[in-house]
Amino acid sequence: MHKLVLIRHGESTWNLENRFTGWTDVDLTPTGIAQAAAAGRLLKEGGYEFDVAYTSVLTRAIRTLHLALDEMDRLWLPVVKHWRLNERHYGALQGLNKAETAKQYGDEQVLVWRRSYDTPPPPLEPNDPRSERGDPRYAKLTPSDVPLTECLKDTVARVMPLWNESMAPAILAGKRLVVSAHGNSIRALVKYLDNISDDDIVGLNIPNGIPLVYELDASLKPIRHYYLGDAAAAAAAAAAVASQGKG
Ligand SMILES: O=C(O)[C@@H](CO)OP(=O)(O)O
Repeated sequence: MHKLVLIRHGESTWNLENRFTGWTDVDLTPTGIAQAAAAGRLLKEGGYEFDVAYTSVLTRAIRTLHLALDEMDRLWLPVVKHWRLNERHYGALQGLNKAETAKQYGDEQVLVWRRSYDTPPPPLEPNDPRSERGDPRYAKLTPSDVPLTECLKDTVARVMPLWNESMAPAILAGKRLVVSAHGNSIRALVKYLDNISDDDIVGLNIPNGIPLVYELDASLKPIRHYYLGDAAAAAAAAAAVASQGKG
């Protein structure tokens, strides 16, 4: 049996301000820092050991990983940082307040933009100052790999090559992985692992900073999954994420 641990980053400044974030590179709040350290403590108390860590190229996920590994005295672990684990790109919504957007366009429309499988938010213009196409961390990508918007289906499509070519082979080779990523890149992985339907994925929300453990069989099919720590608190935190898009 293999164990895979997924952690959504701790609360970010734009989570606190309830803004659509996507590929915008915001940092953790003091609460987010505490959540990340608490995640590390839960993993340490649970006796979890890892051989390699994966994260995105966004500061909030990288810092969450470092804070958690620091609690575990495992800052020395090898880390793979990859853009394919970045948050889903939120297009022209990046920077807007979620509740204000829901007041303007309606809760239903915002739910579609936030959670539908295949309807992307309106795209950024390529020359929009918010576009990440000029960001040096993406300089080696072809410009079309730097999205102007994404639906979850697009995020699944860009996460899966990393899973298939790097993460899954590492797990099959016996490596224990911890992944520090984002609400929607984790939803993409979970959708694939649990084979969740396009309709049911709308209801899945990932709380900040709580380790989500997947037990996988020899062919990487999930046996079961659970949040570490207080299950009721994890469920309440996921429900709070769901209601962030209400006007
Ligand atoms: O803004 C975002 O990028 C994500 C994660 O914070 O939000 P949502 O839960 O609305 O997909």
